[in-house]
Amino acid sequence: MKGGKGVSAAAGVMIAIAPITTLIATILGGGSWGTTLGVILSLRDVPVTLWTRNEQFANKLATDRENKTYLPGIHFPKTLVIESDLHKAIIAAEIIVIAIPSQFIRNILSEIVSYSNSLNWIRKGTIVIVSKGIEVKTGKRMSEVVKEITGLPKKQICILYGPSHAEEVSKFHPTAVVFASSAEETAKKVQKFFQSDMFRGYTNTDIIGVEIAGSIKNIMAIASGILTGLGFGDNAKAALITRGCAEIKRFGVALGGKSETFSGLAGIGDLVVTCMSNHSRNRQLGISIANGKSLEAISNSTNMIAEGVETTRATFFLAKKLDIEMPITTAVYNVLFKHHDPLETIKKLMSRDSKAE
Ligand SMILES: NC(=O)c1ccc[n+]([C@@H]2O[C@H](COP(=O)([O-])OP(=O)(O)OC[C@H]3O[C@@H](n4cnc5c(N)ncnc54)[C@H](O)[C@@H]3O)[C@@H](O)[C@H]2O)c1
Ligand SMILES: O=P(O)(O)OC[C@H](O)CO
Repeated sequence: MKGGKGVSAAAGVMIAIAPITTLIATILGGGSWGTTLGVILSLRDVPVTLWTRNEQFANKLATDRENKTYLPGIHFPKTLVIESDLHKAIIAAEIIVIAIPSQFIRNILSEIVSYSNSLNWIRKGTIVIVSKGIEVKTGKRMSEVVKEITGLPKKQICILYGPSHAEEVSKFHPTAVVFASSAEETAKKVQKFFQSDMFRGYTNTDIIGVEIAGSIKNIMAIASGILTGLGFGDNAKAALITRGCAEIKRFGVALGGKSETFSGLAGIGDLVVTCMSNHSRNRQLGISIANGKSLEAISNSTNMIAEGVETTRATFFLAKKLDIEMPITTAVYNVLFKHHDPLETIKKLMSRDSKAE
């Protein structure tokens, strides 16, 4: 399908598809988000390879032309290439999109940099991180992990965050996101690469703020699910979102993020959507926890990743080390990892010492 008007194979509706500068892209991760980005880019004539680590699963995607496990009902454009060999997948890529769970990114990038010819790629490519999380063993943001492993300069690293549930993006529902890079020209280049009439990007050079906002909101989404699971209503959720935003901002600013970033799409935008949406895996996990399911039982019952679990662990320890007050994060940590009763935990949170807003 060339630029101009096109028919969305996924939604079956007419959409205008803007012509773009064509760069070769590889997406690492065949979950719902990686698959969605693969579909929307290849519908716009970008040569895209979607890499998924399991050969059998890759064969199934290639045969079904659909990801029935993670994104059922969305058909792949003819041009979307599926690959399970990591080396082959990245060899020609000019843009590598990282859409694998945060805790596994270090390993996969280490494999990439071990290839003898990867240095050629590293000199010219751009890495776009879409995974939202904090690494547990180091407390690092994903851009820090990428920089540490690849040695790439900051201008070759970009973040794509914001309120963007795959289930809606893949059906071309209007979505606005943030492209963050310390180098404005990189953010602009990647913004242009992804831009279409239903997927609108804004740039931001505050990469720290964007990453912290997009990662910590998953903790708040678990808390929101717990409130829902316990039968609490809109007052409770509004309080959580507002105080959660204050907590995320306090943490993010202490780490070097800019205060205004937390009022933007990666901040309040993603916080609202994840705390309110039925699509949110983090929120669904919170509901299951409130209904008495164990973390182990939840993780055995789904292939989907709820990043907020490991990010709660990482943030709890980082906040403790840096002496930053994180009452909601601490409460979620206690429920998830210390088996504290959810209702008693909420009562404790509500009856802390009174203070000014
Ligand atoms: N789904 C969304 O709407 C959405 C939107 C924005 C950002 N994200 C972020 O994108 C990232 C990927 O999420 P998703 O929704 O595509 O995942 P998903 O839950 O749909 O699927 C999980 C994916 O992780 C892969 N995986 C599991 N263990 C792995 C390992 N050891 N090594 C490599 N891959 C492994 C699985 O194969 C699968 O592809 C997450 O960080 C998520 O927060 C998701
Ligand atoms: O389904 P969740 O909870 O992982 O959230 C997905 C996205 O981060 C929403 O923007």
